[in-house]
Amino acid sequence: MNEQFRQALSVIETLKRHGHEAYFVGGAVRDYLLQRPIGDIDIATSAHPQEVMAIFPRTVPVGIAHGTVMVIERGISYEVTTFRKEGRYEDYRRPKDVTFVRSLNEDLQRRDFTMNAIAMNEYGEIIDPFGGVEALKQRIIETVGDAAERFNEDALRIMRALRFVSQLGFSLSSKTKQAIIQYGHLLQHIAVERIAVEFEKLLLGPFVSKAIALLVETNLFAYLPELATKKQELIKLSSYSLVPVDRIEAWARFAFVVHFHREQLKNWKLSNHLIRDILICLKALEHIRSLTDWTIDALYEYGPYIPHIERIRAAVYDDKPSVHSLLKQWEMLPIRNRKELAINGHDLLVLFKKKGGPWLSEMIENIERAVLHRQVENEKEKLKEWAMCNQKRENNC
Ligand SMILES: Nc1ccn([C@@H]2O[C@H](COP(=O)(O)OP(=O)(O)OP(=O)(O)O)[C@@H](O)[C@H]2O)c(=O)n1
Ligand SMILES: [Mg+2]
Repeated sequence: MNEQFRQALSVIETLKRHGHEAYFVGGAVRDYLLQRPIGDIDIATSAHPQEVMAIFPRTVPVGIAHGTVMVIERGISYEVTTFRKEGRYEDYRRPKDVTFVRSLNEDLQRRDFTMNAIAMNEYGEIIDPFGGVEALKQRIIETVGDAAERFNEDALRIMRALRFVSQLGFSLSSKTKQAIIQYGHLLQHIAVERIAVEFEKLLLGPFVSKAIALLVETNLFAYLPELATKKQELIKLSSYSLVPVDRIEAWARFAFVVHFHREQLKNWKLSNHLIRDILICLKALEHIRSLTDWTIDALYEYGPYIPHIERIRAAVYDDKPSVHSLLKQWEMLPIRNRKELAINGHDLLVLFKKKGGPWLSEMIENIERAVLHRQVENEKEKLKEWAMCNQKRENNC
């Protein structure tokens, strides 16, 4: 057992002391067995939510209806979920109500994939009734029991299967793949926001090319927002080998290859902030195709985005990225942004004894360009002099 689990042991031990069963479950156990870094630790217990809340001093009822209580111990939060089987499913989304059960087995049985249906007790012993460990060994993603049932319970699991392909490089079992082909259309009932969360993880996985190829092979793309007509573009995307380093790069590369603009990104319900970042990269990629297109103006305009843009450019045009040298060139520019100008709007208002207006922003822009292209030094007195000359439109000053 590793340190993270050891820290979480007190939660399990406390539950047991109160006469309940409790186990580590879900992604943390899977990733631990794969020797990957583990994320949040989930705990499954026979205790009902009210009982969990009565036992621990610090809890947050994050999803009582689904049996989930967050327990905070020594500053770390754990999701503690009561053993349950899912209740009635409506519209292929997660159930509105759940039935609590008292056995671990029944709880594991309602989970999506065998590799996610493994439990671990406080001694580090593995409870694996559905062959999850073997699936991990074989690197296979396989639903627990009937695939059709699992996907009808929550169609988001279809997207989860593909994001696990991207994160782990595993293959789909043929049974699971067939069910994905057959039930892919159920994705239409799932909230775009939930799909986007999984899709982003897919875009960021080391095996993203494999996952995108599967998205095409299983025809799933046809049920994703704005992608129904983008088969060829997705095939192209699956041919690039580069793995994006962050979400901006992941989405920007995707958007560039499938020709998404603001409207399509909005329909994926991405945050305005993320959309802004993506659009900056897309704007740059429209005209920066080779290394020589990185002019001084381009370096200045896109500065903080240089790594994203350059890596995408290199991937798309089959070139070597020059991130390091471009960043160096950017750092060597006389200024990196307008705030670094040695003169500001107020200085100019005083200098020209005029009221503000369009002339002012035009003047600042001219000064900015002149400094950037080293026509004048970024020094207050010199800039004042230059501004006076510029205003008189004398070319020889
Ligand atoms: N639609 C879903 C979502 C989750 N689960 C179950 O709930 C666990 C925890 O879910 P979640 O944290 O969303 O996914 P993880 O598998 O833990 O993946 P990650 O490491 O990315 O959190 C999963 O392992 C799986 O057993 C499920 O059966 N069906
Ligand atoms: Mg998890």
